[in-house]
Amino acid sequence: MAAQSTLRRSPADRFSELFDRFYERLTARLDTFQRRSPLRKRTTQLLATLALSFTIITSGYGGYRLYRRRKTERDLGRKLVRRNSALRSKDGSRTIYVPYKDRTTGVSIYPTKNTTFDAHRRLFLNPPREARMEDGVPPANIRPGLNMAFLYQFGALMRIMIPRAGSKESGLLLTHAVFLLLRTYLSLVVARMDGEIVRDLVAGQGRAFLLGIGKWLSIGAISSYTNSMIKFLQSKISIAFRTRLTRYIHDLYLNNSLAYYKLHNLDGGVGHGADQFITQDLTLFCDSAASLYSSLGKPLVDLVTFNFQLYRSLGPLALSALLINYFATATLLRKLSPPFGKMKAVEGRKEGEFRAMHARLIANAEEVAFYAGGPTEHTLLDQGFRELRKWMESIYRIKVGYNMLEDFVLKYSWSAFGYLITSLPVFLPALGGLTDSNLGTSAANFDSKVSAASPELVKNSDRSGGRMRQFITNKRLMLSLADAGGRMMYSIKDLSELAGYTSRVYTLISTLHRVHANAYYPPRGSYPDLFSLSDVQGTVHKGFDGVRLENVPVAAPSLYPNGGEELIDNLSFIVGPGDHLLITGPNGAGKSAVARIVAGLWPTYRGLTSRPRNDGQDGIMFLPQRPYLSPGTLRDQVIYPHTELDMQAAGRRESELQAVLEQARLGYLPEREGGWDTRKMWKDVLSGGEKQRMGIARLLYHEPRFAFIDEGTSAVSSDVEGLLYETAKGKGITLITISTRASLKRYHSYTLTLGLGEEASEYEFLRIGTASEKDSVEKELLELRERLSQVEGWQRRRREVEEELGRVWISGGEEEEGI
Ligand SMILES: Nc1ncnc2c1ncn2[C@@H]1O[C@H](COP(=O)(O)OP(=O)(O)OP(=O)(O)O)[C@@H](O)[C@H]1O
Repeated sequence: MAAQSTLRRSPADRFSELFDRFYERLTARLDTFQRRSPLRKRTTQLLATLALSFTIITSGYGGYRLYRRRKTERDLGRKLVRRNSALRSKDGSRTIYVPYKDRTTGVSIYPTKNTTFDAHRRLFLNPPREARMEDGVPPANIRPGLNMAFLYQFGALMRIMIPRAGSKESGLLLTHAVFLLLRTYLSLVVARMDGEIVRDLVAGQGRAFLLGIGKWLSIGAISSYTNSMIKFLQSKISIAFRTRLTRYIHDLYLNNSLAYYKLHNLDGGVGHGADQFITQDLTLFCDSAASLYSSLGKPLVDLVTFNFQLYRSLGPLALSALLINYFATATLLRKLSPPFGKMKAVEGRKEGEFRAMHARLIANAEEVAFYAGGPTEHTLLDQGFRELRKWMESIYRIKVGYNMLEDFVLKYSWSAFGYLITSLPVFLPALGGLTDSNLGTSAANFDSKVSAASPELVKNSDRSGGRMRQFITNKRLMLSLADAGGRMMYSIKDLSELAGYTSRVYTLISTLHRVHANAYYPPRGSYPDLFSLSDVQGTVHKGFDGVRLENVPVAAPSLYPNGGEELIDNLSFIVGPGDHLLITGPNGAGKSAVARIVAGLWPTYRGLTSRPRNDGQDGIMFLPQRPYLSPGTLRDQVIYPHTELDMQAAGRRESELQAVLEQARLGYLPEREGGWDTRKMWKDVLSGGEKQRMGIARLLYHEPRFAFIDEGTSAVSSDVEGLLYETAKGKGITLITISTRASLKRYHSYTLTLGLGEEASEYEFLRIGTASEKDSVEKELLELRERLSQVEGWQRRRREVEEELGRVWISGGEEEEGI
């Protein structure tokens, strides 16, 4: 009855009773504490109040500080994100602010150390003989496929992807492996539980059956979590690999060795450029490597565990048969599989070429539109796509036969084989290992109550239940095994595709290392071609207060390992501070080539090139023939190649920028374009002359000691041109101008005339205003006068020809009769 009355009370009553009891206990404890305390009640209350107030005030203040800090971070982050900028630390690392959820977060990027590149160079430039890569350089010799070369290349890339045993990637791989093992274990549990549920169902054990279903569902929940974690970790691994590789490649691609220029202008090892390699091939490689880890790792673990389980229940014969089956299937598929690796590598190259065609059209849209060259570009693009399509179709055709074979072998012949194996205990109990004792242990889980009630019945049901359970378990094991084995075999194809991607990424990195280390050697047993990259013998001296070339041949380079074409035999000149130089000569004489040699884009094949150490302020600056406008704000255009942070670090102000724009006659731009923070496609917004004046503005902003201006004012009106030159000279900039306009002589003290002589390979270096320069001008004038004197003769001849023609043709354009 007491129990019933407790049951009838409402939950609220029970809760208040519980509360009362605790409250009484607490007050009793406090009273005891009060009695024992040496302090009086009022003092205790005062102290408690003070402690409480102190806690409230400090936590309130702490909360306020936290809020302020978060707000400042958020504002600063937003500002930095908006301005697309980053913080630079002393160790060379950069912190970039990126939007993350509703706030911004800083990502620190550490540059790859030069010692790391040095250590890796051996891996990418000197592969061991066993890797069979025929010297490793040039990488065009690498044949993608499942071979030693693939293993070597993959190992080399792994050194970048997982730099240390304790790196983040190792942790991810380990966690992934734990989840893979867990999934295999869960598959085993599921196989056993499947057998038990069917056994209970057949034996009519209702409670055990329901319990089994409950267990099944809970295991299902854990399995689902495991599976989704496996997918998640796979993506994490892929992105982690990609991050490592991309940063490594960017560090090699965009450093002082100018690999982004040399890669397609001088080296040619990666064809038209690195964009397709960095954007698409790298992604495919990382995805493929990460998915292979789980698609190979799991079935491998599965195979070992399931085989062991089957060995325990089916005996050694079954295991030997299974192993022979795997071996035979793998050999067959490997022998008959087409070269997927090579096919993927070629596909990547063709995709890259097609993409480059589109990129080229976008970059030159205006020029193409003026020429109305749309139809021609259309034909070219269609042609590019047709080649890609043809290749893809041939791959698909090859795949049909292989997929058929793969499907038949892995699905149907394997399941037939599975039935044979599971039937072993039935037809060959002695060989199959399914003995009575075995059955006895396997049936031990039977309900003990039933066995106690009727021993005879139990013996029979034990036998049939055990056999049933054993068969179901074995069948499920066989299915899982077939699945695991099948996945292993399918992975052969994935593996060869991975070999293709690996070869592409390895080729890119080894070519970048080659450019970085300047590792160009002639093919074994031969001499290098004249003016090839393996024939560079000159010296570049950085740290000279001026520009000097001493016996430097100017040669237009060819792609490695071919030799270039000589334009000027031995060029020598020197420009000191204040010696403004004008380089002139006909088109194609090699004027810009001189700037390329001084800038280090083209090699100094022989002789000595001296130049200032730094680029930009207090160093040297080059204004190229084609003006370049960067993506970004108006401010970024003026201060390029600086970023806003560099500008702040240099203590420069916006007012200075305005002054610089005024000097370059572009003072109206900030107002016209809506301020310094305006972002536009500046390439399309500014006119030809404005673009050139923007280049001059950059020059005036950076104030270098020396500046090469390559046709930098050809689109600027001549009055403004003069002003720009005088302003630049007024700022102490020594100008080296490349131009065909003789009028620019008046702003310079020296001229270097290229393209003279019969073969246009001679030059003349003269000081303007000296006797020899006057001589040279007079010589030129004399030549012109001589030519002018011939004009009268030419005119006379022209009149004679016209008269003769007039006799033959009548005025209407018809021929005279009879002729
Ligand atoms: N990247 C390159 N690779 C190979 N040859 C090149 C390359 N760039 C230019 N050349 C060749 O080098 C020669 C000199 O080129 P350069 O640009 O120096 O001529 P230039 O005298 O400045 O002519 P222009 O007055 O037309 O600007 C040309 O014949 C050109 O075809």
